[in-house]
Amino acid sequence: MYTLTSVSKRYRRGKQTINALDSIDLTIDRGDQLVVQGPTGGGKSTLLQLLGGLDRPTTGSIVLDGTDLAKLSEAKLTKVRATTVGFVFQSWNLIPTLNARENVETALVPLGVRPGERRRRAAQALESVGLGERLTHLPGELSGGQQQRVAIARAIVKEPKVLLADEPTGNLDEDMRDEVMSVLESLWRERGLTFVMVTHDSAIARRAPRLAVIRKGRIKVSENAAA
Ligand SMILES: Nc1ncnc2c1ncn2[C@@H]1O[C@H](COP(=O)(O)OP(=O)(O)OP(=O)(O)O)[C@@H](O)[C@H]1O
Repeated sequence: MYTLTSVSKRYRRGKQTINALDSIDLTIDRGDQLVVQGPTGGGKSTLLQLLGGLDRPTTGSIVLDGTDLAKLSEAKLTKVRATTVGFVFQSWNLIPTLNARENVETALVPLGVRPGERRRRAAQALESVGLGERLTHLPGELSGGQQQRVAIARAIVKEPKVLLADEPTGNLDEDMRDEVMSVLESLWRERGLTFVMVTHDSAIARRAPRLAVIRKGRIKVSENAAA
């Protein structure tokens, strides 16, 4: 699914150059779950952004199903983001004036899906994250865990092959963390998604089938046979 070869990402700030990722090699198979951990500033979010085509590497290639994302035009990269990759972030960024279903529908607008079909698919996606009874609630009328589940429904409604999550439970207390994690886990299993998640939660990392630790732009991957 993904093959990363000698991927580096450098940022310039004034005279200073920051090596956010330093010559990384990584493969991620279709249907894999990879959990990413590491100290702050190590390069985790940078990796996720490159996997999702939100940014390009300075050098190296990121091949997703035969296409090198590093070489795509901005228009083609936008298409990959809209069709193939779902993102979930720490802050769920829902539009406060739109209800749950309308927020989910926003992911289908760029794909040209007709309004009736959008409503149907958004309702289905909300159903699949356990929010079938909350379609017309505004974000302010939902708990933090429920709002994050709306954001997850928005990420999966386009039926992406890849789901990328950057500290999806970072803003939640313990109960809601479990609720959001079990939704993500079951979507991963049921839909055969390729799932990459950055988390500081070591309990989640212990359960992960594959764990990547990124430190100072370098990556180490270990398999967990018990998971
Ligand atoms: N747009 C940018 N411009 C300049 N430097 C950046 C930019 N984005 C990230 N960096 C730097 O690149 C390095 C890696 O950042 P990144 O956000 O990937 O780390 P992280 O592991 O996700 O950290 P955290 O756990 O704090 O989110 C850091 O030193 C950061 O300051």
